[in-house]
Amino acid sequence: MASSTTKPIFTPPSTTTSSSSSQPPTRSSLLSFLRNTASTPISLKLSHSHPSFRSLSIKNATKTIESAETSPVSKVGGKDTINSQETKPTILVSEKLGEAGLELLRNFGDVDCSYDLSQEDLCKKIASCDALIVRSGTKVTRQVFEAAKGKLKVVGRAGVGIDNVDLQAATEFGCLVVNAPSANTVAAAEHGIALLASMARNVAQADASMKAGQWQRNKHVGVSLVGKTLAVMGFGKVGSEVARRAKGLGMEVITHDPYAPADRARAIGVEVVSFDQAISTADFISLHMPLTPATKKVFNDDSFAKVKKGVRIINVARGGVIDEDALVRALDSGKVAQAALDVFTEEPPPKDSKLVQHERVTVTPHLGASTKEAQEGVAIEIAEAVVGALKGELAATAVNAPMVPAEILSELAPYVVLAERLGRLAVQLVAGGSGIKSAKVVYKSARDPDDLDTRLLRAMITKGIIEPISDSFINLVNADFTAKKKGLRISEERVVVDASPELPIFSIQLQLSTVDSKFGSAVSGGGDISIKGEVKNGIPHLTRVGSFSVDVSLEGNLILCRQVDQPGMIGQVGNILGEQNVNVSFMSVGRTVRRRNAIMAIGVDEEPSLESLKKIGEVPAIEEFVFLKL
Ligand SMILES: NC(=O)c1ccc[n+]([C@@H]2O[C@H](COP(=O)([O-])OP(=O)(O)OC[C@H]3O[C@@H](n4cnc5c(N)ncnc54)[C@H](O)[C@@H]3O)[C@@H](O)[C@H]2O)c1
Ligand SMILES: O=C(O)[C@H](O)COP(=O)(O)O
Repeated sequence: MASSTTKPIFTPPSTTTSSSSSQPPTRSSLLSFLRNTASTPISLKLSHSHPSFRSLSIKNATKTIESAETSPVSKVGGKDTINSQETKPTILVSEKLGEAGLELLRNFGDVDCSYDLSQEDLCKKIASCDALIVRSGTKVTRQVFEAAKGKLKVVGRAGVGIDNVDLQAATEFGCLVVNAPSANTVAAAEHGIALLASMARNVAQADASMKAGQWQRNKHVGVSLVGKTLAVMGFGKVGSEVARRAKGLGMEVITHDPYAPADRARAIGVEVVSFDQAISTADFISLHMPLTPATKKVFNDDSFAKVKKGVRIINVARGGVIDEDALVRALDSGKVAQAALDVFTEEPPPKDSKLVQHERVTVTPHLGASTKEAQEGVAIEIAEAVVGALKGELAATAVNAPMVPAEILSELAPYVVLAERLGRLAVQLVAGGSGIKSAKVVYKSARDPDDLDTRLLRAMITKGIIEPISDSFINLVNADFTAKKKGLRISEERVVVDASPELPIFSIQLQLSTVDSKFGSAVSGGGDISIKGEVKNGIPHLTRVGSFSVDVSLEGNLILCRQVDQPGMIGQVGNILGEQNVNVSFMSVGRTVRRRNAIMAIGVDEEPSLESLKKIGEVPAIEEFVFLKL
């Protein structure tokens, strides 16, 4: 492949003055990323006539000019922006939330506490809401996301379990889901222990019989806990706290959790065993796994057949992990001696539920998280997460988006901008009618590839490629989903280079394969449209177009020209633009061979008129050019 040289030629004073666009991208420039929401999917096929696809090109002898339309390419910071100085976001709270959390929310937005809404009323209200906060009682279904019509940006689950939120639909609609995963852990664990002990000693049954005027000391003889084996099913936050407390009560504790590290369990004297081993050796089984397709009805006739006769079961996880009819059968047969249940498949369960009415079953109405302390904690945790998300920050408790720690985020900030701009540029270089099927991103970095989290960058490249040519809004939540849906395959390669390890990334190269380009010089030796960028002093720069090295900061708009390398070119083009009062912000020329082909990259603050672009195209030495909007 021919090598090229770079000669930065003209840097007008405007680049050195501190206009907002020439500042290094900051964390705030990333904030809008999560604000955008998805909309109608359209094909990725490029069309000359798409209104968002603004570019002009003159190619070789034909020098046809495609008309520039007026709609803005970038949707970031558009009408969906939430800025407390403009409009306050509306936050719907559909279930009771602790006062401290409500206070935090009220300081940020308009809070509508409407409890016990029917699904229909929720769907009506949601269209005007930016955020929705729920507990386990509200079903956030696909219809809710559809009814939101793209307005809903975040769903906050004030608690752990997100089985009442349709995550797939949330992701498709670009709606972030956050939860409050830790504030109610102890409350749930304490409730599990309360149920374990009260079940073993028939506290609820004895209480009910005394209130009915009876004194039945022989009927309510219980069983002891000390020395008994407790199987903790799911060794996560709640499960491990239950295990700790049960050890304190003198119980032998075993656990089954396919994903929990065994050394964490071993550290507190808990053995990790298989599912069958756990349920067949335990005297008590306490459930602490999430409800997922894999755990749904995992306690069924088959598993009850394997349990030790007389086992006692506690469930403060989710009702759906037990086949409730099978549990009734196991209780009736005596295989299961007792059950203590805080959660049910249907909540509230039907009044005539055999399970609830069973005399050897102790029930509570989903009270696991219901302590004053936990509710205040959860309310604050979710309010902070929702406000953060509405401000556009990446949430630490995001359920359907990658969590990017704040320090990584601020380090990646300028690269995030570079990634999106490369995407935007590359797609504008594609000839109308071509369909983009695959993009390859090559990150060069001095760091170990494992230390480079590129999810955010990939999402921004996707955003840059898709948004200019479709009506889709892309954010971190739906970027991968949208790319897949549009048939765009994005592959990534990390190349270790000898550069400063201080910088997370040395360069980002974007290649679009199997497409024609309206600017032939952007096609590399390998036949792909290929552009490359670097961050210099915090500013994203375009450093390569096809086989040509250039160096132009990626701000404002860009004109790329291929011309015969000869004196006077810069002056000619500069004059044409100057006559139209178009300010040139940066210029760079790259060439492969002296006095042959050269590429001129010209950054312009204003959008040149069609007339001036036409004049540029008429300069005899210019063989092709393209006007690109960032
Ligand atoms: N009753 C309540 O009010 C209440 C309160 C808090 C939490 N919960 C429920 O308790 C459960 C646990 O909450 P958490 O905060 O500990 O969650 P967590 O995510 O910290 O822990 C869940 C654990 O379950 C494990 N797991 C997943 N699939 C499993 C399987 N097939 N078998 C065994 N283990 C499996 C996971 O690896 C994880 O370690 C959730 O269902 C949550 O909704 C209920
Ligand atoms: O998953 C949870 O956090 C608990 O089930 C608590 O649910 P709740 O907020 O409806 O009490």
